[in-house]
Amino acid sequence: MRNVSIALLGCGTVGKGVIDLLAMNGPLIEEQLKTKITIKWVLIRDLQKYESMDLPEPIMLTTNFDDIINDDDVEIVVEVMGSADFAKECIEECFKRKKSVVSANKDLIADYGIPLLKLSQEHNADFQFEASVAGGIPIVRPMYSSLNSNIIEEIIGIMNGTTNYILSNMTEKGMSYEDALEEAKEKGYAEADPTNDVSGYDAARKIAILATLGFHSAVTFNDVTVEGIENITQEDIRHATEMGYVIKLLAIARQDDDGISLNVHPSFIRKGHPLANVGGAYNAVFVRGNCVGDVMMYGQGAGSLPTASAVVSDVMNVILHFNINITGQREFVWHEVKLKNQSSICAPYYLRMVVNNAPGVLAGISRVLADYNISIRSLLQKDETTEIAEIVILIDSSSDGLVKESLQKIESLSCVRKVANAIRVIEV
Ligand SMILES: NC(=O)C1=CN([C@@H]2O[C@H](COP(=O)(O)OP(=O)(O)OC[C@H]3O[C@@H](n4cnc5c(N)ncnc54)[C@H](OP(=O)(O)O)[C@@H]3O)[C@@H](O)[C@H]2O)C=CC1
Ligand SMILES: N[C@@H](CC=O)C(=O)O
Repeated sequence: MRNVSIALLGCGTVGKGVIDLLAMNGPLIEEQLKTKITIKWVLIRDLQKYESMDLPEPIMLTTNFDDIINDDDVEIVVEVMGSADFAKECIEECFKRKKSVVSANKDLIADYGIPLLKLSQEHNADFQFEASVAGGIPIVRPMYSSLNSNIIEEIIGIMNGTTNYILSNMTEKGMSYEDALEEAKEKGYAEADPTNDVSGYDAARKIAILATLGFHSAVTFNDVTVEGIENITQEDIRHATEMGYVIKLLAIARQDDDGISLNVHPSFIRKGHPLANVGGAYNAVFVRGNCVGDVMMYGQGAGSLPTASAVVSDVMNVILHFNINITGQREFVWHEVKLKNQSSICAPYYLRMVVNNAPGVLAGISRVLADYNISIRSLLQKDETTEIAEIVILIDSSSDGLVKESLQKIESLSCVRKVANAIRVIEV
């Protein structure tokens, strides 16, 4: 039987998952590929930290990337370190030496995916990155192959397991934000720096990757307007529940004749909508194509084995391409990116305001909204016994620009202490 030697760069949550998966499913994989996959090297930073780890034969640990790049036996390098600069250098070096690469590194791919794809093609190497979006869910390959007969109009989804885990636990168990984040870290869902998760940057990178492939446009992370979940409080969650909604961090990419819009933000979605029922670290991605209509994919978006499932399937895909002697690569064509003006994007909004508990406050706020032609859909007024009260308003669909201007005006009213939150309602 043919043997293909691979090397892992990194041995954390995902790297360890790859080792475990190959140990568990090796026989099935060998049967399908008529090829044995052997992990020859694992690149780590600190030998002491990993020397007590029980690694299957014949894995060798190294702290020196040269051991891997100079080993002609190694045909595929699996990059599961994270971060951008060092990982990019390693991947470029692999392509130059005609080694194919599988990576789960969305930080890198969202910024340098296209130049790296081009470099891999120049050197006749393969580059696969299924795990970079939504962990174990097959979405990257479907986006550029199974759905490529369509004009993709919309991609919308829950693409970050950590924030979904936090919001689900805050909603269902009344857990605090901090405790839920701690649990997400322990379970291996969160990034090394969880700021990337909670601030929405991780989801922004994923939507940039999917939009690039789906819209054939070279968008990057910087084209995404991002807001995280740091400002979501138990009050917002309670109000959402009372009004028949749940709060989810959504990544949304849309394209029409006016251009492309890319947003990540906490969103109100109606209970009963399929996305509202995506709990824990699960992810779900909706894609709307002009011919296929709506397609939804659901599964584990983070974690050791689910992510390793996507990584190893990429390795198998590379090997299948070896065996029929093609790289599986094609010349992608990218359209010029035309971004929509963010302030023209329209949606209904949930607004929570802390105000003085005095007569006339609501009338004042309503007058400002009316001045901007914004109509109130529903209203909750919490009559506190103290001197402070809370007003919760759902407004009808209005443009981002108008909502921002009206909120500034409302905040300047002497009876309004602060606009505590403004969250888009997504009606999909
Ligand atoms: N965790 C998940 O659920 C998912 C993760 N991903 C992506 O997969 C990648 C890996 O994630 P994950 O396994 O969770 O991360 P971890 O932080 O758990 O593991 C990263 C590993 O890479 C090692 N590493 C980092 N820098 C270097 C370096 N310069 N040289 C050698 N080794 C290095 C770390 O070593 P050390 O132990 O010394 O820190 C650690 O072993 C990231 O790009 C992440 O975004 C994608 C989908 C899901
Ligand atoms: N930190 C990420 C891991 C997978 O991409 C997440 O929480 O989704």
